[in-house]
Amino acid sequence: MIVTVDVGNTRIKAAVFEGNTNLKNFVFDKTVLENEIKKILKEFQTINNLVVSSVADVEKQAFLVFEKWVQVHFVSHEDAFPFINNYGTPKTLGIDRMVLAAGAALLYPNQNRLVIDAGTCVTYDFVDENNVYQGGAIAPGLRLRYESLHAFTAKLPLLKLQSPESYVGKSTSESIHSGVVNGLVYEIDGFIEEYKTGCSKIIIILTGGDAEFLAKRLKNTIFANSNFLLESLNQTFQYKIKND
Ligand SMILES: Nc1ncnc2c1ncn2[C@@H]1O[C@H](COP(=O)(O)OP(=O)(O)OP(=O)(O)O)[C@@H](O)[C@H]1O
Ligand SMILES: CC(C)(CO)[C@@H](O)C(=O)NCCC(=O)O
Ligand SMILES: [K+]
Repeated sequence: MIVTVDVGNTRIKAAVFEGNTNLKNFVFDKTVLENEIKKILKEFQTINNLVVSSVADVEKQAFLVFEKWVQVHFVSHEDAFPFINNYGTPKTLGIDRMVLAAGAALLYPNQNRLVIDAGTCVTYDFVDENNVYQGGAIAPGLRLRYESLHAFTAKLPLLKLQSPESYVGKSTSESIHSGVVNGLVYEIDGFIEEYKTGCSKIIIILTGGDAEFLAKRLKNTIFANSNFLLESLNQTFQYKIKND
C-alpha cells in the first residue's frame, strides 16, 4: 500500500492507493503536515511507501521523520520519467508538471496529451504521441487572479470565487467575476483550440483544485479529474520500481 503526497503552493493533498485503487483522499495545510501524515499512517498501517512531490518550500527533511514507519521517496528531476524531455530548461521544470506528464504518458499511451492543472497556477503540459514532453504554459490560477486584482489596485475588493451572471459585468463585483472566471474559461478554451488545431487527435485532462468548477463552464467537453496528480504520483512510483 502506498500514500502519495502532493505539496502544492496552496495546500497539501494526499491519497492512499492499493495497486491502482484509490482508497482515501486527504487535504490539509502545510502547517499540520507532520500530524496529518502520522494520522494517515496510523489509519492505514500496511502503507510501506510514501511518495512525495513538492513545488512549495517544503523540503525532503520535513518527511524524514516518517522513515521510522515507511520508505520515503521524494520525487526529483534525477528520477526515471517515461518521456523524453524537450523543455529548454529541464532543471527548472516544476516537478508537479513532470509527474503530470508522466501520468499522462503512462495512462494514455501512444497519443498526444495535454494536461491542464488549475491550481494556484494554471499549467499546461503537452506530451506528444512520440512520448516527447514539449512544454506548455504557466498562468495565474483563479484565486491568484482575484487576489492580484485586489493586491495591486486601490479600489478593487477581494472577492470570493463566484459564477458570473453574464460576460457583461454590471457592477464592480460582476465585472471582477466576469473578468476572472470568464477570462480564464476563454483562455483555457482558446488553448484547447490551439492544441486541437496543432494535432489531429489529442486527449485533454483537466485537474487541480478548480478543475470541476471550470470543466462545466468550458465550451469543450472535458472530463475533470481532480486526483490526476495523486494518481500520476502512484503511476510514476510504479514506473520507477520497474525501471530501477
Ligand atoms: N479550501 C480551499 N483552499 C484553497 N483553495 C481552494 C480550496 N477549495 C478550492 N480551492 C481552489 O483551488 C485552487 C488551488 O488549487 P490547488 O489546491 O490544486 O492548488 P495547489 O496547492 O497549488 O496545488 P497544485 O500545486 O497541486 O496544483 C484555488 O484557485 C481555489 O479556487
Ligand atoms: C508552475 C508551478 C508553480 C505550478 O505548480 C510549478 O510547476 C513550478 O514551480 N514550476 C517551475 C517553473 C516551470 O515549470 O518551468
Ligand atoms: K498547479
